[in-house]
Amino acid sequence: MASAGNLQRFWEWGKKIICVGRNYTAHAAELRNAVPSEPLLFLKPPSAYVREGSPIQVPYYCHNLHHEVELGVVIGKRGTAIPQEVAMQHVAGYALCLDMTARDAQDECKSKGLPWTLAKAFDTSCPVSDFIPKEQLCDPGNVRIWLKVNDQLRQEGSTSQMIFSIPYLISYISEFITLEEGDLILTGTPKGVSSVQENDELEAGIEDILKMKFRVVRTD
Ligand SMILES: CC(=O)CC(=O)C(=O)O
Ligand SMILES: [Mg+2]
Repeated sequence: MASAGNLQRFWEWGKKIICVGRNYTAHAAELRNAVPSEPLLFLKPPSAYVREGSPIQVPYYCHNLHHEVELGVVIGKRGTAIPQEVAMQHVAGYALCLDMTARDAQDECKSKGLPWTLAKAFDTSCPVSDFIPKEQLCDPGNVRIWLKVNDQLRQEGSTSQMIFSIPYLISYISEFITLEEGDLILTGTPKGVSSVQENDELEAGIEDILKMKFRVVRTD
């Protein structure tokens, strides 16, 4: 049961998943996207969560599913228009997350000027690790995150490469969307995104603090 102060299983709280796009210059460049002058935001529903032991499902309309490894920030205290100076007081902890993206659907939405919902918010589009209490990640602004597909390293980057820092993101987002206990912010992906196929095994980690594994399945 979700209860205040116990965010160990934050994914069961049914709260918002707020994602930041193009927050690493090298990733914006690899997809030939402009570097944003302010954070680019989109949402996933809580039904996007999937935990280790269950697979990532490729949506039937997708033929180019990409992995994006990201540091997730778990909110522990409600706030609106949070000043940057106190933003970290609203953080309960962290999680390693994948922002699974139907890149073909996203390209089509982009070309038609449509929202990215079907590209980003489908069931199992947010694989998530165990909760990492704040005290275990001393410097979230400088940790190495990585992802392997079938044991081959595809993504590796440091959160120090983010364009917009975690305090800036919390402050910026909370100007428009009240942040609540159990909300999760996905802070963007470093370079190296690539396609995954049915039966691939994805392994991702934060330094040697935590690792998680997921298998990809097609259901159509
Ligand atoms: C181009 C994207 O899909 C943006 C995104 O999600 C990111 O992490 O960057
Ligand atoms: Mg992303």
